[in-house]
Amino acid sequence: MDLETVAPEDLAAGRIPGYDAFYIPNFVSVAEEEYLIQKILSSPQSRWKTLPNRRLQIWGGEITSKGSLITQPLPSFFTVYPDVLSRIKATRVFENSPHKGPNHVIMNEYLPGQGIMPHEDGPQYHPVVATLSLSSHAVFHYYQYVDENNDISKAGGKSIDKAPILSLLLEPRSLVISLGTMYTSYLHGIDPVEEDFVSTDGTSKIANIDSLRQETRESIQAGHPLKRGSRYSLTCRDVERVSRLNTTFSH
Ligand SMILES: O=C(O)CCC(=O)C(=O)O
Ligand SMILES: [Fe+2]
Repeated sequence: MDLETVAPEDLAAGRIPGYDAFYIPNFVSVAEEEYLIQKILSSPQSRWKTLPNRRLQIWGGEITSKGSLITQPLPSFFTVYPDVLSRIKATRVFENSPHKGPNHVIMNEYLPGQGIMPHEDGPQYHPVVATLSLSSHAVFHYYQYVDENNDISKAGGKSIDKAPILSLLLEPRSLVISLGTMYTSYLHGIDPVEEDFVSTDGTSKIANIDSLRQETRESIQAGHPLKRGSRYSLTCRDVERVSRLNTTFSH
């Protein structure tokens, strides 16, 4: 793929048939991946927020309790070299978002054995998320809520069907995009495991086997588990409302 421009055909080729989801392998090069990881790991300790089962950095500013973004510049290793931002814009999936591209990135670090519970990303964002994976793979599951009329539904909270509706293997350097109903109606999560067992059919089936590297496909076909390493995910979204608080007036 021409890394400068992601043509709409490339995006169309990454479409997961039947879903508002796209998987684009090799969205950044090996050299760019190494550079990004080095920048992430050399950032000051104060940039990290530590959660019970992962660490993260927030780029582009904090979101207020009312859901608007107090903007901060995105890091140059995201906007200049490598220019991940304009590559994401070139996919045109943010064409209808208020700022025509992501203005906010949550960069998550997962060690082997860490994951993220099924959740929704919420209404403060335009309903598109593009996620760049670095350094290790993960298996990304989409889940649906149990039918409202079903007895299993708990009062107050909605129950989640344990069987994913769709699972994708996210290889390092790939971009996954979720939009439309995948964003607004379904949840997503990553199991907290040290190795993933995936297959081309049955309950651990992944839908993007044909887009994976040959070694990965061979491992899966041979029934080998895929060992997780540390993974960095850059989840890129457009916060619809931007606070005017940070507007600076020059004199
Ligand atoms: O690491 C990922 O790919 C998913 C992260 C995620 O869902 C989030 O930050 O909201
Ligand atoms: Fe999420």
